[in-house]
Amino acid sequence: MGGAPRRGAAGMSVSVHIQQRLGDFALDVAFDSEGGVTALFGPSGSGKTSVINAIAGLNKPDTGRIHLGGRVLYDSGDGINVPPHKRRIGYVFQEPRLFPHMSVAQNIEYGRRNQLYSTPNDGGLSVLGIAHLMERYPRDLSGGEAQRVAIARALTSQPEVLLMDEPLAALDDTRKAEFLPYLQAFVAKTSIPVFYVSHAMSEVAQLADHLVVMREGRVARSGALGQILSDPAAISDIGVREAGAIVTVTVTRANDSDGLSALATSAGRLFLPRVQAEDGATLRVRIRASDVMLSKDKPDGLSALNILPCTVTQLHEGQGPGVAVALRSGGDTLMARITRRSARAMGLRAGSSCYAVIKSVAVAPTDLGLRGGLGGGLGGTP
Ligand SMILES: Nc1ncnc2c1ncn2[C@@H]1O[C@H](COP(=O)(O)OP(=O)(O)OP(=O)(O)O)[C@@H](O)[C@H]1O
Repeated sequence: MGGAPRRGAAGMSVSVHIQQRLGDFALDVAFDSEGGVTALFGPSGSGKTSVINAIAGLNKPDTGRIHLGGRVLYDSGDGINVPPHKRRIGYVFQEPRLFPHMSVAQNIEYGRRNQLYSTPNDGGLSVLGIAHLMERYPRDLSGGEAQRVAIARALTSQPEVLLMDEPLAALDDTRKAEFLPYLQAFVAKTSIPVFYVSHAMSEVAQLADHLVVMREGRVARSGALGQILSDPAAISDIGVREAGAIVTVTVTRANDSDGLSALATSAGRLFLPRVQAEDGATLRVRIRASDVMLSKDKPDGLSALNILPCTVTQLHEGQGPGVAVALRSGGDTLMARITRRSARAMGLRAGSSCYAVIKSVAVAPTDLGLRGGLGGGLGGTP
């Protein structure tokens, strides 16, 4: 995915190849990831939690292996099954699960008490913004604050991998919006590989480096997030409404006039509803395929502000009347979903030149992800 900075965790490879029967459900999963944030994405019941429970050692697969960096956590062939407390894993659940009778400081201290190891790295703790919450009790925390404390507590055991199972699922939209910038800053900073379970593509697109798409206990797709999201053939696994590429942008003027921000892409300028980021910050922007129109000629007199020159790389026809058009735009990839009829009328084929037209207000704050640097985040009103 374009120029997104690599983090320290990249290179801590993770390999999960497991089979397990759970009642009527058959889990048969194989994927490898280079570390960073690996998202497990899929509908309810597709097996995401079962996979991270196997990594945590809470589920014992029937067969297979789980490797984390150079460590073998489980290998049925060699009879290796490291017990959960020796796996050095931090787990953040949907609910913060803090002890109600302990202050924030005591909750965190509880995590630290079991600490067997020490590393000089704070693991990303400093960006969680919890210093002023230490004396409070869980009942006096918002849902988002409690989740920030839950992450801090998971970090104090110096985990080698952090498992997050839908940490936003129990938050309402306001709390989600409040918590997400912290989560983004955390994953941008931490050097610990993170497994992030979610059925919400907007979260995954903001946070993940590697995407594992789960379906009915199996891996439908696994690969770099940007590559999968911009692959028209992946639409059937991602969902038509969610499909769309991620573009890496640099903020040129965060506070441009009339509530917009000016952003530079490799192919030209984008204007989006104001982003809460510094000038010069690097962000990732998800542009849904259904929000991109195509024109053979450069449009003139159009209300849309964002017009990027593109070359068609691939057309992918689905079952219905739509066609997904993969586009190269400078160094970035875009995707447009238009009707077959339009594609035919425009004579589009691989190699065709055209213009992508993106409506500014179509890109919501939840389509923006923080990349590199701290102190930025989401914002703006669509
Ligand atoms: N111990 C078990 N015994 C029987 N069935 C199980 C067991 N654990 C999980 N399952 C079944 O395995 C399937 C996958 O569950 P899992 O929780 O891994 O899915 P998920 O993708 O995380 O879903 P959700 O988002 O709803 O949590 C479900 O049908 C579930 O009922």
